[in-house]
Amino acid sequence: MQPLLVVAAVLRDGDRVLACRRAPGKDAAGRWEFPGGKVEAGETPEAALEREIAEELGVRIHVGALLDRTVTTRAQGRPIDLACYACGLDGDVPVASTDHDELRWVALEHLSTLEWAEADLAAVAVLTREVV
Ligand SMILES: Nc1nc2c([nH]c(=O)n2[C@H]2C[C@H](O)[C@@H](COP(=O)(O)OP(=O)(O)OP(=O)(O)O)O2)c(=O)[nH]1
Repeated sequence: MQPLLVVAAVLRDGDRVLACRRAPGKDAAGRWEFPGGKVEAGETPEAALEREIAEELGVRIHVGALLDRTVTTRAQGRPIDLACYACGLDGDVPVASTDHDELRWVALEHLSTLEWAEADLAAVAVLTREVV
């Protein structure tokens, strides 16, 4: 099965990163993830990520380096090809999301205590490695 192409933003504030909890009713509700979404046909990953963050969090970002890209197979549904990018805020700090019921700035050393969506675990491991 062709993987679902998903891009996500790792937004940093010093040693903290923005984690978002998927809202009730969503796929993987209650799990934490980096904000983002599916890449549409004809879009670059960077353009998709800027668009998703504007739609979801209502803020503008710039997309930097690719931190991790991992394909995760799931018991149900298509595998997820998740690419996580280091991103910077271009203005306002996000305070609410259309897809999440909580936004939390989490210190790198505490990242692994959250219940992450399975596809995000590889990126979390990359980030956590910075502090061990
Ligand atoms: N955005 C995002 N989605 C993730 C992550 N990890 C992960 O497994 N996913 C899954 C959840 C969804 O099945 C899929 C992305 O869907 P989405 O709901 O965020 O994307 P979207 O806004 O384009 O889609 P939609 O709600 O309009 O259907 O990838 C992650 O870190 N960020």
